[in-house]
Amino acid sequence: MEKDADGFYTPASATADAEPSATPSDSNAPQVEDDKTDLIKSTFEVSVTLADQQRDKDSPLYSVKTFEELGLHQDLLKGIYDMGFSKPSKIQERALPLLLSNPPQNMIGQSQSGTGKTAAFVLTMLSRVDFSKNKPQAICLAPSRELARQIMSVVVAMGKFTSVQTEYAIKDNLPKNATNVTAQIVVGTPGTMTDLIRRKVVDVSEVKVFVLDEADNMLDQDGLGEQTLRVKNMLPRGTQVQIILFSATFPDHVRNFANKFAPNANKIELKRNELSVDNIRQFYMDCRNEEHKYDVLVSLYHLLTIGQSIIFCQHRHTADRISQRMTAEGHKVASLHGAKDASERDNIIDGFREGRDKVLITTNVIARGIDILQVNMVVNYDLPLLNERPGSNKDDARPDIETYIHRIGRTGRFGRKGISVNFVHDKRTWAQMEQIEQATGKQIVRIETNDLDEMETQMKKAMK
Ligand SMILES: Nc1ncnc2c1ncn2[C@@H]1O[C@H](COP(=O)(O)OP(=O)(O)OP(=O)(O)O)[C@@H](O)[C@H]1O
Repeated sequence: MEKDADGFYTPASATADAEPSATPSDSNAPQVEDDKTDLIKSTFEVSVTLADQQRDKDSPLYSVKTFEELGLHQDLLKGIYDMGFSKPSKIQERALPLLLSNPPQNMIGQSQSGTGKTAAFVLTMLSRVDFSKNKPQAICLAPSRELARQIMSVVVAMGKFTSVQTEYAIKDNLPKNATNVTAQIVVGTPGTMTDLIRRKVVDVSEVKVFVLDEADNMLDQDGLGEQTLRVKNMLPRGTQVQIILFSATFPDHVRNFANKFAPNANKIELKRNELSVDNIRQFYMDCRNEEHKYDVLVSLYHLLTIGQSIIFCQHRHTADRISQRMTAEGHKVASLHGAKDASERDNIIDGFREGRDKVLITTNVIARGIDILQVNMVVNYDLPLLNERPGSNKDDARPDIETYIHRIGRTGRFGRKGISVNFVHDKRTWAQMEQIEQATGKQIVRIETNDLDEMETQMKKAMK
């Protein structure tokens, strides 16, 4: 395996091995002019620039190749073009030949947030399953029901011209007495998936593809690692299951486990200073204390609603408290966290996705993967912190760099502009923000809290 000029690892033989499954054709290609910078005039005050996402050679979205060259099945090509994709992004261009080659090989793939990882693994699942067999053949796990539902929407959209059948493995979705899932692709969260496999509702004997989205989170022993391993241990042994791990981040402590979990995998890796995209401008605001954070947030309300925005808090009770207070003061905001019940969570995220709500106050539950193109602002009301160990000194709390990268990645999707704003209010949060700045290698610029006009000007400039 060799590292190429860009620092990516690619086995020399892998691309050559790719076996086309359909005759290439361009008859379905959409009438999109790729070379033009595409300015989508938004109905909001600020226009969202769709800088031709794939033009800049250094951009993670750049690609010279076409989907045809990947030798995908006609029905899948149709699905891709129907979604408005004209060319593969860089991660898709690099990962797809490896993912689709035969015999199937494992993959550990890393690429910045919003660069199209989902399409890469969804296409792999769709091209490997046999639609004439009514049994699960590909399973995909994600850390939240919101993300599982979003992945499923991509499976359904991309598989629109196939006869694929799908099923969820998320809480409260299947009736208690459900038996025997016949869908070929099952997407869910690890707890429910384990339960359904154990109860033989999901028969995994024919599974050939196992995908972990947000894989570093799914494998982290402090998080979902144990449950994810349980699912893997129930998959058929002896036969080859292709294991696919994708994330924007793979911290060192998870990388070793990932290598064991997906042995002999092809790897696409990012360098430390490439972890986040440059189209997200990062700011911070000096607040005097906790109460002042609330006042500053309220003063930002107008800006928050120019497009859509997500406010991240460390705890559920903070999300509840500030959303109740803002609502009582006449502002329209929604709040979402893991303590709400399943149907309420679905309604809230759907309302936000459809633009009925413009401001979503939440916790880390949707820090990862959620793809809502209109989100042009993320506020870290509380900076993300690593889990505090019992008895540890609060002042020593370290920032959670990975969660930070994922949180700000909810904006700036696929080359769009976005801004993130961190609230700092004391020495400790200051120090934490400095650590984030150092770790990501990206500048975080100060914005005045007491000069609203200047603040608005700066922010609008960043969004243009
Ligand atoms: N080839 C393509 N052409 C145009 N748009 C694309 C293409 N591939 C993906 N997209 C769009 O880019 C957006 C981001 O893709 P996706 O959600 O897969 O990102 P991601 O890399 O999984 O991000 P995250 O790390 O945050 O999970 C989506 O809206 C998707 O529809």
